[in-house]
Amino acid sequence: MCVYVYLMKASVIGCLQRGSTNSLAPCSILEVGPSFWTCLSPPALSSTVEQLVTIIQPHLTERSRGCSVLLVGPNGSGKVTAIKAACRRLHLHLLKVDCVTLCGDTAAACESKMKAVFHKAELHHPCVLLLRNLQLLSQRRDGTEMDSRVVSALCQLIADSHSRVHFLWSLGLVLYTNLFGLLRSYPHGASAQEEEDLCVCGVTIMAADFTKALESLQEAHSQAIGAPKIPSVRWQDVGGLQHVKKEILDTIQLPLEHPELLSLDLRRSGLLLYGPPGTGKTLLAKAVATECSMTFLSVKGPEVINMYVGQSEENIREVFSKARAAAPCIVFFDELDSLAPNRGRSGDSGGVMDRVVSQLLAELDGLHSSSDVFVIGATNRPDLLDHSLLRPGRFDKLVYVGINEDRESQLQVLKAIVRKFKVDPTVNLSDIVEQCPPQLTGADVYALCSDAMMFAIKRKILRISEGLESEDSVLTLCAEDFSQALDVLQPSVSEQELHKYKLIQQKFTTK
Ligand SMILES: Nc1ncnc2c1ncn2[C@@H]1O[C@H](COP(=O)(O)OP(=O)(O)OP(=O)(O)O)[C@@H](O)[C@H]1O
Repeated sequence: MCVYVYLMKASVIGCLQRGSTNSLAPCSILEVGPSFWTCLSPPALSSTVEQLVTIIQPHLTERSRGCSVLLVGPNGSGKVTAIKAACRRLHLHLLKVDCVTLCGDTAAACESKMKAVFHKAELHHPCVLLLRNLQLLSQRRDGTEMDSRVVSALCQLIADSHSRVHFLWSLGLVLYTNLFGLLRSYPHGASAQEEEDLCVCGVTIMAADFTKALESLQEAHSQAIGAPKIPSVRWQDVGGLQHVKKEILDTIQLPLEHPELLSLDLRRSGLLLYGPPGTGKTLLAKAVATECSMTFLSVKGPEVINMYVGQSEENIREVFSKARAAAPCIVFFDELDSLAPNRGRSGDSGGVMDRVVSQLLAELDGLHSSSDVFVIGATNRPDLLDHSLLRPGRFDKLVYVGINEDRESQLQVLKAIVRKFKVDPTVNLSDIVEQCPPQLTGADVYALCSDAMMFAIKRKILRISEGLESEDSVLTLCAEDFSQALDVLQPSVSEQELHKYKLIQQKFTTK
């Protein structure tokens, strides 16, 4: 903005004209956009704005050489909104520059772009130069290390700046903007004008809408950081396995409901489920987490192993610290044998696995002091595990999760699984079970149902093409679909394999 000032001397007839000079910018009353965000004190950001004003204001004198502020906060938390409000309050010009536009192919190119920006800022003084995403300037193009030449050029430019330019970096550690404060401040704290702005599109925003939005925000956040959540598997989804359910509940639910057991040292923090694949070990662990309202952190053994020295141990530490942060939490280690094989036997160079086992043991031992983290391990081969894992206080409770060998338990599993499907009421589930092979895992029963579903879909497509059914009719599984699925059903665990698992079970129950 240019303001021309004319001085008139009464004694001299004439007019003196001075060169144009910059000055403070009057706060515009014709702001574009809803006033909710452009007011002088945006909700939940007012303390940040206040801090910025307090820092900058003393430097608005002729002799001051300006100041610099580092502003840090997550994306979208209102850093720029706060800066704009502070500038409006202090009547300062604002020059916004995203540092991505300053990066060049070489350090020299970057330096000259920075100089141009600083020069422009000086031309507009008194002014705030906002450098967004400052971290980009200090990185090399390949993102590997600090580009020291660019960093020192930047420091020099700040030091050399003789004008009243105030630098605001949108990264740093001085001020924090608070997104959750913003959400908390609304809807109860919104003024009539603010509400009007939000309702400008004619929709009334209710408190429930905010709760829902907050839930999805938290969900997205926990997904982004990989935080554990409470699963949605209920006991009814697990067919049979009554004795296993009871064992798990005794180990996990009892201490949760009776914390006094902890002081008696009667608490187990680890439980090992073992048995053939597909028998419902993961499902059980999820169901117990849901029923006890605990978060569930599933870790597959091989995922934790990393080729870099020390990284696998670090991964284990991270798993447990995530679990502690999300307590009460169940950590589920699937394929535990690949994570904790017998030490000294694994034959890995450098003893990575030995260190991983030691780290796991240290974390398990540490669980006694933290109350609400339980560990459930699952493996098909408990005989391959490092023996120290099975000592008291660690995975000291071993529970065999076997396959369904009697018709009654197969029926229970089938009933639990068909809850998710729409089955014709004429279908007799007991008849289906009678036609099944004698030994079936839960996963086999699930495969039977999904095959039946596939046959039902094919049948429906045929009927639609013949004009006998419409597309929006409900897909229902009928007896014919199940009998077709039974024809292709193959048990996943053979007789010999089952025999081997039983030998392992005997070995561990007689210990
Ligand atoms: N008892 C059961 N009741 C209902 N469904 C079951 C049961 N057991 C297994 N299933 C079905 O089989 C699927 C696979 O089971 P799950 O992954 O829990 O087996 P697992 O024992 O953990 O296998 P693995 O040892 O291979 O990890 C489940 O998602 C579920 O659909």
